[in-house]
Amino acid sequence: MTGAGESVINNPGRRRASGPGALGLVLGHPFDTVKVRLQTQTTYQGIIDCMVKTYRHESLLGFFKGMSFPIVSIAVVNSILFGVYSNALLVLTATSHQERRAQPPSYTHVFIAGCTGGFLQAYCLAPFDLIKVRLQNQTEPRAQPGSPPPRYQGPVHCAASIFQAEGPRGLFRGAWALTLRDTPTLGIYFVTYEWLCRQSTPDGQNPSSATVLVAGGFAGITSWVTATPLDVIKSRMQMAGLEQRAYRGLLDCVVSSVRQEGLGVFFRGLTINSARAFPVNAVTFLSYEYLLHSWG
Ligand SMILES: CN(C)C(=N)NCCC[C@H](N)C(=O)O
Repeated sequence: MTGAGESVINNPGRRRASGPGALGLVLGHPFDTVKVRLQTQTTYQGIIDCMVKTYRHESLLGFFKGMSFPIVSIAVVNSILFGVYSNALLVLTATSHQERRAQPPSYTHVFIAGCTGGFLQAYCLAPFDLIKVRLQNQTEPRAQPGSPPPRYQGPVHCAASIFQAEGPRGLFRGAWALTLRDTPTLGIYFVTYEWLCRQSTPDGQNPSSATVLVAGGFAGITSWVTATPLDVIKSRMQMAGLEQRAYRGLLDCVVSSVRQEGLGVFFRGLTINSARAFPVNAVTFLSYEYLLHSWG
């Protein structure tokens, strides 16, 4: 890693941080599992209660359910997100990566490019996210002999049984809510990042590693705070059709959730998600800046 003062960008010779996105994801996955359970199940009183019950019932492994697919998909989804963002900025501002520091794009262009990336990555993410949420919500303990097996034996079996039961469209359950969640919030994600970087970097210079990490972390938190209400709805749409009744659509899910649990339902999992979002996105932006400039 580079020293805080040095800029990550001007040290192309530094060893490439291998798979930081995946590392961030592994560390963040237990938080994500607790978030999903708080959002879709009413049996937990809160974060600690969910953690204690999960650990008691399913041991430490319970926190890592549904992780294998996101490990694979996060690299693809992030490269689509950042690739589309970068190229959309190129099209909008007609400046190359190198010129970007000298002629920074307007926040409007950053927002539009971020929304474009958010929209396109959402559809690629949808099937992977559905399978992750379905597996994370399997609260059976490790299969003991004689105990009924969980509904899904793993990510591939989960995908196959959804496909068999509902056809290809079944794999896109909740995709509309996911797209509505990600499109505006990823515009916010990149605007927050760019704004924070520029606040602490002299004009025309590249941000230091420390700046990139802090700006990326707060971009993650800001975007997840604005994404949480639709994140709750998305998770519920993805779980609908199993035990609890299927909703007649996104609006029905919103109305019945508010009716049953009040407006607070929209902020389920916000705290734990924000705690997770800082390190995960700090690392994500650091590797993005690194790749951008080692390719630049
Ligand atoms: C608010 N949203 C949906 C986002 N910021 N998405 C992009 C970053 C997602 C990152 N891999 C993470 O898991 O936080």
